[in-house]
Amino acid sequence: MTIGLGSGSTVYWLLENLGKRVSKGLKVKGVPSSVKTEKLADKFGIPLTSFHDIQELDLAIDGADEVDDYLNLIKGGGGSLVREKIVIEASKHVIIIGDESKLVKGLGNRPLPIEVIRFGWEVTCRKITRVGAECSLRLEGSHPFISDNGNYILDCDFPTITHPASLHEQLTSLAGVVETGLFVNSADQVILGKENNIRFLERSK
Ligand SMILES: O=C[C@H](O)[C@H](O)[C@H](O)COP(=O)(O)O
Repeated sequence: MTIGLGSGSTVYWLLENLGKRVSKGLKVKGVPSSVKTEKLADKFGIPLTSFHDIQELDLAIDGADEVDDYLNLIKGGGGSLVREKIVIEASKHVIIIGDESKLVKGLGNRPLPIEVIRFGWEVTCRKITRVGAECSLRLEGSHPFISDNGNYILDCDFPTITHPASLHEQLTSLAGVVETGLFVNSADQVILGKENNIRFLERSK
């Protein structure tokens, strides 16, 4: 089986446990969605492959920053949204994992991450502001955060996002925008850990 390996602190636990099962004989190959995940997969002994060798993945498992009732997602809190979206779009089945704090009534409680190319990011930022957000350049210490793809991330505070698909389209039509953290029609299942049990959400077909 081939598995798309997401990114983030929730996925850390997936990788650790997948590594344990691999050491007991589970046969899987993973495609990592970030440099951090690649390093963790190596550490936990998960065999890796790449899109050079395979066309699609059987399954992707990833985290999310926000999930709404329709299984729309905001992702990219860790800055890995572009590779995550590529991995998810190449997967036959997508499972999102998190704790119940990720479930929201409407997307947009937290800023939407948008990856932009560095050149002219100020112009791109002003254009996104005109779409209706307050944007700030993500920093790491006193320097701009640089994604695995060498780009900047703008954290864009929108009022509640009621039409994620059209907002995503509007934003990706702007020059300089590489990808947004809005994932619409991506998740097939969402598994949220609660204190003593789990909540399971499934996309209606
Ligand atoms: O860029 C990061 C990813 O989209 C993560 O999957 C997301 O931010 C959730 O991360 P965490 O599991 O750490 O809350």
